[in-house]
Amino acid sequence: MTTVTPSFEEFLPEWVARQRWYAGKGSTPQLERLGGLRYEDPDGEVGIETWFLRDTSGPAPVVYQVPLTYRGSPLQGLEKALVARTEHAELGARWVYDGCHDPVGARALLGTVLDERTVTSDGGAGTGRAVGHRAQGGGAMSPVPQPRSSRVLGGEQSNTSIVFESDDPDPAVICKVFRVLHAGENPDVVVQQALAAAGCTLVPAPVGHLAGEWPDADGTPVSGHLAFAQEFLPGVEDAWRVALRAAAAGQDFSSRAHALGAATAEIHQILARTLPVRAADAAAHEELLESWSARARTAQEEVPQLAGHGERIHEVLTAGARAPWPQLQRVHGDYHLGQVLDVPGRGWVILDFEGEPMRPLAERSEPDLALRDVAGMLRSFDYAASSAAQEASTSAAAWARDAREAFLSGYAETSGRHPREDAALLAALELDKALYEAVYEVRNRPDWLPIPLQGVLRALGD
Ligand SMILES: Nc1ncnc2c1ncn2[C@@H]1O[C@H](COP(=O)(O)OP(=O)(O)O)[C@@H](O)[C@H]1O
Ligand SMILES: O=P(O)(O)O[C@H]1O[C@H](CO)[C@@H](O[C@H]2O[C@H](CO)[C@@H](O)[C@H](O)[C@H]2O)[C@H](O)[C@H]1O
Repeated sequence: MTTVTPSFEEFLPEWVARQRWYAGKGSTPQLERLGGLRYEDPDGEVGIETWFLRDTSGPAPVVYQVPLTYRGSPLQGLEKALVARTEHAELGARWVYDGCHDPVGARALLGTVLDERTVTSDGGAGTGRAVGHRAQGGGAMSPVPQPRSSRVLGGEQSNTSIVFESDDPDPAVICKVFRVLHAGENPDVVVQQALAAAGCTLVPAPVGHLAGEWPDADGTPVSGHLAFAQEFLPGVEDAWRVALRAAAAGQDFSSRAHALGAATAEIHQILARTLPVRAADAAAHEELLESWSARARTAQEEVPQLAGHGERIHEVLTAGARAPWPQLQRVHGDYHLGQVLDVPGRGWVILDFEGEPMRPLAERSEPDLALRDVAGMLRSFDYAASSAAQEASTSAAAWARDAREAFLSGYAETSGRHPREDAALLAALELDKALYEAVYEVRNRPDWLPIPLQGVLRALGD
């Protein structure tokens, strides 16, 4: 590989540290290149690569997917996506951009999926391979219109989503580029494709995905998903923002929450029918109790305010683990108001089945308790109420109570069983979620910590 000045080793760590998707907030990345991919620009002008980078600065090494483009002159409008201005030994001045923001880089990625092309190593150190796959079956988007332009979605995201707009009235496409790479199937791809294949319109129509091979953090070759493309539903705010406004204004959210409960139960019914299930035998109870307890330990280590609550946390989790459970099945896994859209004329659409980003991927692909999702959404109504109360200094407790009850009865009417019939299990799952959230907030948004802490205390009955 020809040298560039300044070198990648010099400019990448500082740039990676500033990215929203960088998981090691506050630390300086210790990056090492494990491999890469080279895409072709049909016009032969822009260099398009993806780098697989290992970061060893945190407690456990993390592998990132970092798409980059190289240009011989700056591209107007792309100033914020400039990674570095370098000097290439043979080619002269080079502008290095974040490949997701560069329209040529973005097009190459989507084109690989749509044309089911194979992309191979970029010839630099390490290996890499990627293959595009179109979504199959009745629910898939077909045909996919030619994209006219692309832009990266802003906002609080763990991954990077690129929106491709076409000429009206053709549908737009969103392609999510997974940033932290995990070996194995990504549930976002598998679960949404299974739902759509069953004719379910509660998820966006899938377009296709990019499967890849790269060296894992320990150097072992692994495979998994690199990106997932689906129908984009334009002009719809996610329900978090809608709920926040409603909570602040004291506007009733019950009928929407009721419909969301029903949609959630319908998703669960389809997943139980179409993907593997598992009997909730003694081993399953043990495993989940162990995972709840491990999470509780992490939370107590990282969140000093939880000191002194260990015993009561253990009691609530154990009561949930000892209660009878329904069979285990695939679930959403990180269900909250930011993951659902109330689409005019269509109703609720559910996004992002990737599960909790802080949980190992293999665990997230296992059959789980459907009530985990119910607990997640109940917590989210509390989040919206507490957040609205912080901003407007009003009490939104009644708003949250009504939304929570309406969600539960909508769920019960469709599923045939009221979640409150499993009260001990639901309480343990709400506590487990609040503990997860406390860790998430300490690591990502410390100002938000009081919200899940309040949830923990309530779940403990304090
Ligand atoms: N198909 C879609 N249509 C419209 N908006 C979407 C779609 N997919 C994602 N979004 C928007 O992007 C946000 C982040 O997407 P998400 O899949 O949750 O990414 P992440 O896993 O990085 O959190 C969502 O909250 C939603 O606002
Ligand atoms: O990035 P993801 O959407 O997959 O999820 C992570 O980030 C969420 C925050 O953006 C976090 O959700 C928590 O905050 C939400 C408000 O911003 C709230 O609606 C959720 O109820 C609360 O859990 C989520 O836990 C985390 O995994």
